[in-house]
Amino acid sequence: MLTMTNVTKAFGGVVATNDFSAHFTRGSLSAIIGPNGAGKTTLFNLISGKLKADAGSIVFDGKDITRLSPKAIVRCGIGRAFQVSSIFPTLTVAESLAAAVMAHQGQMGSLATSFATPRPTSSIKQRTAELLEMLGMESRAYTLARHLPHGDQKLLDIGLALALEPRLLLLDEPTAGMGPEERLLMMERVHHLWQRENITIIFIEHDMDIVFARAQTIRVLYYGALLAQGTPDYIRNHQGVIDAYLGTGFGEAEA
Ligand SMILES: Nc1ncnc2c1ncn2[C@@H]1O[C@H](COP(=O)(O)OP(=O)(O)OP(=O)(O)O)[C@@H](O)[C@H]1O
Repeated sequence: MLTMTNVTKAFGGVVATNDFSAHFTRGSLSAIIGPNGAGKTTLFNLISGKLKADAGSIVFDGKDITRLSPKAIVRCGIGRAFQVSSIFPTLTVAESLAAAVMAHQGQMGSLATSFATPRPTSSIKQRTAELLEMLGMESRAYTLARHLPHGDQKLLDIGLALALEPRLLLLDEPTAGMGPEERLLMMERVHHLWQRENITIIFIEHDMDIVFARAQTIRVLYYGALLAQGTPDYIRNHQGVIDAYLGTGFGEAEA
């Protein structure tokens, strides 16, 4: 599905992505972890086209997307929900989703321009209803996005990404800013979406309980390089990962 080969990106003297290679298989749910500044967000910026790699290649479903624009990459089927919510505060949940669906169906690539469309067609209404159901947000349909609790704002943000019908969804810290219970609930929803929609998800997460409970594969970044990749059990017991990131006692606490 997504193959990154020897991808490197530097900012001045800082090598944020260092000769990174990985293959993300179709239908997988995998996590990217690592200390602050390890290059996790940079990796997402490279995949989504916000940043261009200095070297290496990124191939998605057989197509080289290394040099494509963010809009072209969305059209290829890669969606992204952000660490900081990008919702429209003055729109309701249903209006926000409808705007995203309109942008997608019109292939305009920009949510802002979709407001020029006066009335949603029945296919847009139907897709909006599907998304509301998918997110479990039917009861929030007429709530202004700015009045949503933080967790639901993050969920709506994921909904906006899903409106673009991605085959690969990138989630940058889906549980950021949430309390422990809300985090678990959020990841349950993400897990449910993943199972139900049969999409491929890569998520960045700092909460190790969530990562080890939900990810099938974990990739550990350290100073921009891939330190280790494998199943939760493999990563939990990887001495290099314990030394660099997890710390001693993590495995015992989890066991
Ligand atoms: N646009 C930029 N200009 C200059 N340096 C940058 C830029 N973006 C990232 N960096 C640097 O690249 C390195 C990796 O940053 P990145 O944000 O990818 O790390 P991260 O693992 O996502 O961190 P965090 O966990 O804190 O979100 C850091 O040293 C950061 O300061």
